Amino acid sequence: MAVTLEAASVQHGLSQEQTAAVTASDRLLRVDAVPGSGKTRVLIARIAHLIQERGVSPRQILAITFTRKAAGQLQARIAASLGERAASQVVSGTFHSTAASVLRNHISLLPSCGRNRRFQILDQADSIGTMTSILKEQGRGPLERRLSAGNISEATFKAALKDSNRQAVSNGRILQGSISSLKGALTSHFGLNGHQAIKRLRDHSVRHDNPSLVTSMSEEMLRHLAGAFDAYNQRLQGLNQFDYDDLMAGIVALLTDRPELLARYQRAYTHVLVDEFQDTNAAQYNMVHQLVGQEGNLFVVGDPDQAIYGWRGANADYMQHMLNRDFPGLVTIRLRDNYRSTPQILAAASWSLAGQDPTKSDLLPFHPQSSGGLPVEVKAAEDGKEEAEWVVETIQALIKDEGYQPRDCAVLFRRHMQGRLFEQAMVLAGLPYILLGGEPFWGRREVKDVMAYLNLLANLHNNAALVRIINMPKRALGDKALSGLQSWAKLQGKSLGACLFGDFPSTVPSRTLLEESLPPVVQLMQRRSPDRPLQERALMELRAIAAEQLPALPSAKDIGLTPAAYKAASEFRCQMAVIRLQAEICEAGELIEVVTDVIDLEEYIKSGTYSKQGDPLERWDRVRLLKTLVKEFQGAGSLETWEDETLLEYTPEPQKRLEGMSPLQDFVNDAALFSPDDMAEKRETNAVRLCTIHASKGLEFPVVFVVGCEEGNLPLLRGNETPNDAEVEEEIRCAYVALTRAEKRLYITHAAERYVFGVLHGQYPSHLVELIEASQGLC
Ligand SMILES: Nc1ncnc2c1ncn2[C@@H]1O[C@H](COP(=O)(O)OP(=O)(O)OP(=O)(O)O)[C@@H](O)[C@H]1O
Repeated sequence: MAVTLEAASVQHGLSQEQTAAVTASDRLLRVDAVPGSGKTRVLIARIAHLIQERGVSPRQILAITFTRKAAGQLQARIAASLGERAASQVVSGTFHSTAASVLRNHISLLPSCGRNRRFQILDQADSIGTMTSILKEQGRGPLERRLSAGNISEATFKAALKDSNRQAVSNGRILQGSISSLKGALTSHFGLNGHQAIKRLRDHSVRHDNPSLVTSMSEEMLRHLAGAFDAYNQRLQGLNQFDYDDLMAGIVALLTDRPELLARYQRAYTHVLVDEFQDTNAAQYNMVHQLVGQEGNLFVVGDPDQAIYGWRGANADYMQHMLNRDFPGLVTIRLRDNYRSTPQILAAASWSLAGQDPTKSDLLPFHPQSSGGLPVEVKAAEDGKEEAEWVVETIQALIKDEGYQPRDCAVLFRRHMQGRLFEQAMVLAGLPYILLGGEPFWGRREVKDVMAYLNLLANLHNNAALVRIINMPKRALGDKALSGLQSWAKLQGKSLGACLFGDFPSTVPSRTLLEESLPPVVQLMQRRSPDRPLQERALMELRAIAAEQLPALPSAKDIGLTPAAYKAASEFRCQMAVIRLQAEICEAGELIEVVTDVIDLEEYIKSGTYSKQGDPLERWDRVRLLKTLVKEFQGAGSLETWEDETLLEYTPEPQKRLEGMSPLQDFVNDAALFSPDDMAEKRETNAVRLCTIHASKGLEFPVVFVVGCEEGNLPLLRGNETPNDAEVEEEIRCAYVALTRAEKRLYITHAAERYVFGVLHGQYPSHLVELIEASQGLC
């Protein structure tokens, strides 16, 4: 088929070098591109080109992006250029969402993972939470035994328990991180216990002379890790849950163990395109390698100089070297034109990356596409406070004198905690701002709490969700009551959810019966009547039905509760039962309203009882935004694209929605796949962006302040450890990412002293400052 270069470049506004990448006829292509060279534009134009010029069916295209947000943008831009129909047929998603879809369809072919197709997905915070609660339980058991044997007093027990819980919180994060690294380093960990997993990795490290996590640990630490690995995996398996590492290991194992399935996927998705390829880890690379196979088409885009996720297992080596090894004939196209920044900004960025005059290094040069521009400005401040004030004053001057808007400006810092001083300065100056990337929408406490209710409704055995909300809002079910309840559940050999709620609501009337028997109440609840007294009456009536249907609770003494806690537990059961009755009859979006109504969350948040920190109105706004997201999700539907006809023989019941999966379960699973980099904040707000460098990746701003450019801070030195070369290089790349976000104006600031964890430290300018000044001809 004739390839119309001009048509492609005109339609997508492509340059000559971009057009060459978009229209290249090679089967295996790697686009190695500098920042601001239009990688996203090229990827989208390539998809359009494949469909329009090469006659590839949109259904044969699998596009993998780094975040859900990027996948959404990709869909929107394909829709704009090729129409909604084509856009909806192209399969796009992140590595995790793609893996989850494949696993859900074919999980029965991977019995070693011990899950069924209704598995739930734990996001990173919940994975850490699970590890922490295991450690808390492990710490509590021996203490309880000593207390009941009369070896320690109640007061000693309480103090020791507090201590043990505190340790569990810090160790939970560390251990989950180690388990994640261990899983990430193995091709598949399913069917292995902790000792076997460690041994396998150790043998591999020795054989390949490649130091890894396990080679640097003492025997005692390894024993500890092996035990935690087993307890954590057993817990997840028992609850039919996967963490992110399991998803990737699962798909790799599935495609490896089932060549016939792999062959079908290879035939179904003949064109695989991957964005931000420099950030892939072992399992992700493996997945791409398998899917493309010997005959598939591969198009990867990335920039090894922007690889900043080594700390979570990513390795630019896959892009730079492994592709050559595994895909003979791979063709590399380089994009060097930068459309974003002034020549001065690009000079600053390339000097800091090269560590010297870049013309004397082997760094590939930028080709700036703009001319003019002002030199990069460096500000030396006395301390952190003065630095923040100077940034705010400069932004105010840029707005007043040069017509910039607050939204044009971004303040980028290496560490999240640096944002606080800037927030304060912005508040004092009355300058609107939003904090990006610090605490992502999905990590917000109120969002997590409401999601925990939904998670529990989707799976009443989900202990992490139950523990999270049993005392939210406060209902006299604190730590002590919870531990009493958990001991009771343990004695029963069931999950706490099963003990509290029994089989409810399978024992209650079906939806139809409910609607028939209680039409006024149900209709009222469904319409979400604004009439408060009427709603309260409806709730009371539902409560009465729920109370009737719930299995009886043993006496307070039998379940280890005080009378007050027993009353609270009974009330909690009733509230959950009311919500679960409603879950039978309303959409997932409405269910959030039911949850918030039944627990009266609006009042709880707005009264300030929920939290003394943060703005209660903003918290409530986020809960409302969550409702919108659920409603949007209901309109979307993401799994069916994978249920391609050629694959149906592997799905016993080819339905739009998988058997047994309610819309609610679909939603809670999908929500777990949002990465911390996916921000649901309103992007159009006219406010200054305060942002960690990691969260700024892929973004661009007319005016950028890169702050805190001091030795040990940017590049960052963690603790007192001596960093290895790879860590130092990654930190330099981090600074490079920050500098290359700027379009027109770039400011670098550093302070002579600043508080770090409450202690005032003298600071030295980062060596990058000198390089940046040299790049501007100032030295
Ligand atoms: N051919 C072009 N002509 C004019 N502007 C372009 C062209 N290609 C890209 N741009 C613009 O250049 C800017 C950078 O593009 P984009 O954000 O896609 O770059 P990128 O390669 O993904 O950058 P980074 O890796 O730094 O995130 C955008 O504002 C984009 O609209």
